Amino acid sequence: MRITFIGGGNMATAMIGGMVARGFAGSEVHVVEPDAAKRAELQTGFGVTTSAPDEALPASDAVVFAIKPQQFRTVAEALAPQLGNALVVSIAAGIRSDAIARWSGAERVIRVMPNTPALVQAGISGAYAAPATTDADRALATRILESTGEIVWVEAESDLDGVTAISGSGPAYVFYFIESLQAAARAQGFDTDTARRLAYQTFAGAVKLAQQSDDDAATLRQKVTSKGGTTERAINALENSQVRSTIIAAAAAAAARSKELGDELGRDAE
Ligand SMILES: NC(=O)C1=CN([C@@H]2O[C@H](COP(=O)(O)OP(=O)(O)OC[C@H]3O[C@@H](n4cnc5c(N)ncnc54)[C@H](O)[C@@H]3O)[C@@H](O)[C@H]2O)C=CC1
Ligand SMILES: O=C(O)[C@@H]1CCC=N1
Repeated sequence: MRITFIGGGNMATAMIGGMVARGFAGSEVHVVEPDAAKRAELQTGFGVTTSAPDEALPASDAVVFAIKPQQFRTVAEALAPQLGNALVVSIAAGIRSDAIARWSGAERVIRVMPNTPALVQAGISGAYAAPATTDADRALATRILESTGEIVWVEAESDLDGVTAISGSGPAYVFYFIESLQAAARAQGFDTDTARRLAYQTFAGAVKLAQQSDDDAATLRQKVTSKGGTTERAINALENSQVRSTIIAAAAAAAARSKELGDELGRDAE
């Protein structure tokens, strides 16, 4: 088995970390990456093999494109003659399977939207399999993605825009909330370390409780909120500032950007 990543940046590193922790041998994973320092880190960190983009691609069962959407076409067209019969997997935001097939010359394409908690096997990926893929292709993609966390298969490719907006970009929203809670703790006079502990454990504890509880998030929130108490004041401040509708609008903006990337970058240049 060989899985070759094209691009060894943030998201590829997170996926490779999950894969190697969950049963892929380092020798089964190859990474093509122009940055020598990143290649060295991937080799020592995960025991994978690496090469620079101007070297020949090793024969691979699957080739995972983990480069920026803006680079996709140039890199895919350059690699097309070397892809052989490999399944092509893309994690690039927005770039649609028909464009991927056209540029890479591969018909069997699976598009995936992972997220960075993959590094600690706590990711969730949305995946779409183009019609030409086989059961074996989907099984291989499932094996890769299951080693990084959960998978949601979507029937309509356009649903990946929504997945991107919620779970692809979502860790950044969560980190933004944690940053804000830490800043609030600092504003209450706590030192950096205490502020961090208060914010992180509150977040971790609340998520664990929500995952293990039969109550939904709204009920759990109500259980914290005593009538006339402190939480009520805070939640009122959030509602008055329309934080809920802002979060919904933020995710809609991300989904629109995902669609726009596909529209902008998916066309073949004249
Ligand atoms: N970072 C994230 O949370 C997520 C990112 N993605 C998608 O993953 C893709 C990569 O994003 P990141 O890892 O965040 O970006 P990144 O910038 O960290 O990684 C891209 C890597 O590609 C390398 N590269 C540049 N030219 C290359 C070439 N010709 N051949 C091989 N590698 C080349 C760069 O040196 C860099 O290490 C994007 O398309 C993004 O939409 C998808 C889900 C989540
Ligand atoms: O921000 C981005 O475009 C990528 C896709 C999802 C997360 N990061």
